Amino acid sequence: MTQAPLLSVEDLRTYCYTRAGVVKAVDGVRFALERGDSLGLVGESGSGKSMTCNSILRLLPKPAARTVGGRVLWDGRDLLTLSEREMRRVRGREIGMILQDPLISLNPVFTIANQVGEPFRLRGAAKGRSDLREKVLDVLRQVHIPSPEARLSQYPFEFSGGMRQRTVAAIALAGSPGLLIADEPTTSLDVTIQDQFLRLLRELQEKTGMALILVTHDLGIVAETCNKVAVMYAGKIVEFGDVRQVLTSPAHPYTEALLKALPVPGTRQKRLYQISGEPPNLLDPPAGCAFEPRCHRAMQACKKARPPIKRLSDGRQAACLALEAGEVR
Ligand SMILES: Nc1ncnc2c1ncn2[C@@H]1O[C@H](COP(=O)(O)OP(=O)(O)OP(=O)(O)O)[C@@H](O)[C@H]1O
Repeated sequence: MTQAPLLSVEDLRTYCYTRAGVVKAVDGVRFALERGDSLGLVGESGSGKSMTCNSILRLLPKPAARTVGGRVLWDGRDLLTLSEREMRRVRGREIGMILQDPLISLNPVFTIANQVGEPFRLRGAAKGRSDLREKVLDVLRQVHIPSPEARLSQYPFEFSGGMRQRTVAAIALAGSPGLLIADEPTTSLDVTIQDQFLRLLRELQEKTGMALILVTHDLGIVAETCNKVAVMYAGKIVEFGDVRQVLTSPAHPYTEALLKALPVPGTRQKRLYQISGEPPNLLDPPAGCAFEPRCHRAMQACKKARPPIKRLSDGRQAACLALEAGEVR
């Protein structure tokens, strides 16, 4: 008997209801993760990466956005059918999260000890005050906060940006999650601190075996941090597969274009390749493949219907008619 995946997202649909009309921000997303997997979720701004994560966590902006279909299977349950109370238990304990700006996740009026201790208290994981203190110190050490004893009574404003994000990671870890969702966790950090933080995520993942979903614009970060990648375009995953496979020989023309737009390390390119054209207006998306107007492989048939995502012979998945017609690869 094959085991069910750790997380299985099936045909997820989340729409935003705006004055100008309905935006299909997440439009039939499906993927599965196993224990220990780290998935890089990439794509241009507005492609639906954050909305996908927020739909899984059920943290959508209300009343603007609503999940209207699909399933999010986690540990035998569909998260979309849980009560708000049950969902609060899942968030922070079973599924941890790290957002772009650590200040949003940290409470300015509570000490670091109090905030990092909260998940231990919630799940009754500490036997008394001194055990709780030891557990908080231990998790602060795991995220490499220097002199953690001296930091316990401090407040978030006394920490640097990198230390704040480490504290958010410590809070997530304190819940002992099976999955960590990190939505552009390094965007607010300096480049050198970014590297350290990503190294920390990898290290924690190796140690705990938790799975990771990492949202980023940066394919270089994905190459270094993840073993799987999902490329999103206009609310859909257009390519999904093993990182090495997808990044060394992309199947979808959009993935190919994203890779071409990457700066080459060690060179000083004056002008980076830019993907021509604009992402589609999601209020009025094209009837056919959403990438067709920008695609150098587009065929007449691409204008007619959005291609479904299909498994290719090498195991990865991609949504492209040119692939099916043998035009690509
Ligand atoms: N609160 C909101 N109200 C209306 N529409 C929204 C709202 N939040 C997001 N959207 C729309 O949903 C779509 C997907 O947004 P999302 O934030 O998921 O994109 P993203 O890929 O994470 O982009 P970025 O990389 O810029 O964070 C966008 O077209 C956006 O305009």
